[in-house]
Amino acid sequence: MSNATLSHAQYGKDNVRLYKVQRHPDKTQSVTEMTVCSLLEGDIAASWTKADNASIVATDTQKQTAYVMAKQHPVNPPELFAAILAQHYIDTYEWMTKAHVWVTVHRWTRMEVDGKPHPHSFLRDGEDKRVVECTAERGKGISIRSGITGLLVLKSTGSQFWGYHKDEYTRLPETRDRILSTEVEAGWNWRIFKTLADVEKEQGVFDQAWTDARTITLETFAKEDSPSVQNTMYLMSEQILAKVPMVDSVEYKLPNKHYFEIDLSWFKGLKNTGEDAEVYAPQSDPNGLIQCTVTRQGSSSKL
Ligand SMILES: O=c1[nH]c(=O)c2[nH]c(=O)[nH]c2[nH]1
Repeated sequence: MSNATLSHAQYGKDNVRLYKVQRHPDKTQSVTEMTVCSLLEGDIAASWTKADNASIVATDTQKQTAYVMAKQHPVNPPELFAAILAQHYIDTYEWMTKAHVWVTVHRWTRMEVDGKPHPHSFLRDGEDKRVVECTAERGKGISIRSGITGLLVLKSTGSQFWGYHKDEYTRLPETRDRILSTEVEAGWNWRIFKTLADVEKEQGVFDQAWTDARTITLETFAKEDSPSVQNTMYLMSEQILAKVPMVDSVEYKLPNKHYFEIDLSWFKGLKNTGEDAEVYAPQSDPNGLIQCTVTRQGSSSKL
């Protein structure tokens, strides 16, 4: 006998891609494309430790369930769909204690053709994704984290970085004018929902919060004369907390995608540094990585 114990186990189906069309009475159509992951936890250890699969809801069954739930229920807002799917698992399988459902929504924005919204044609107008992470836990409720990933932004001025700690390892010169570029990963945690009915009742808040968070992120990035990525992300988080009362905490994870000046003075004395800098070298790596969580006082939203 070994003295090993299975201290954590969860399993499910990842990267389930699905698409749903809505055909409206006026002959227009709307579409949603998403990628879904479901992961289950509960009294399932025997599958790992005793080769007994009796408690295992096959990952293929989880894929089929995602399709059936998408057929039978709304897929929008994605927070509601994630909650419906997660709650389904703990309602249907009494030995499952927790269901995690992650949804990634891919942009299909309606085309404008001849100056009018087209009834059934769409374009991918950005690689940023709307994401949802939902956990339904038996006896506890439903936790939801909404977010944005992959929103790539750059400003060519209006960013500074100076006043930082300096010692013998420091080489970075201070700057009052630099390029700032990042790929935004933002998340906001909703206060715990007691039941699925609670999520259904509040479903109107999710699309508005996503629109507000995206707008706040873009407008703050553009408008602020940024003293640091740190300060900029804090201002974004504060505004989201102020705008969305049901959100308890906001998280940002921002890579600092550097653009280096290139000294071209070796070529006929070309001036390409400081105020004369025009041609830069974008860096793939390494990158800064700046993260924060900003919490409303006295709240907790994670299961
Ligand atoms: O906004 C910034 N924050 C930092 O912590 C940092 N460090 C660095 O080298 N450049 C920057 N920029």
